[in-house]
Amino acid sequence: EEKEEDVLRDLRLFLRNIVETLLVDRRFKIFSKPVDIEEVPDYMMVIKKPMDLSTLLTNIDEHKYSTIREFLADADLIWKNALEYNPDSDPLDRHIRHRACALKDRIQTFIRDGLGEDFMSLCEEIKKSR
Ligand SMILES: O=C(C1CCC1)N1C[C@@H]2C[C@H]3C[C@@H](O)[C@@H](O)[C@]2(C1)O3
Repeated sequence: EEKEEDVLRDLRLFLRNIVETLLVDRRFKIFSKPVDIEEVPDYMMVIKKPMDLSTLLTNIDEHKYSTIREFLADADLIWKNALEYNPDSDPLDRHIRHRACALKDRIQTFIRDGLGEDFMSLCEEIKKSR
């Protein structure tokens, strides 16, 4: 039978594939690294939990996610933070929000296409048992 560690390894492989695909998508280059605090000194005052694609990948490798739900909580921060920090009607903010919405939809499609319900609930069950 599939051992719990095999399920968690499958989860990491699935999540790594998602993040690596996002990292090579030119639309999402602005999300690939942490916002530069030198360049944006007030960023940490506005955004309580910064997140980016490179950090997401490091978290996967550090076994920080044992369920899809935990991964999505961080992945969704990337586009939510972008919408929050860039709310204005000027063209640059609009461009960033457009990319944020594209990222949101792309992540959702990965999850819907990539996973059966049972794999998601299997990971949740393993987490409960620990
Ligand atoms: O929110 C972001 C990133 C875009 C998605 C994440 N930033 C905040 C700054 C405002 C805007 C213009 C530049 O000042 C640049 O530094 C940032 C980076 O874009």
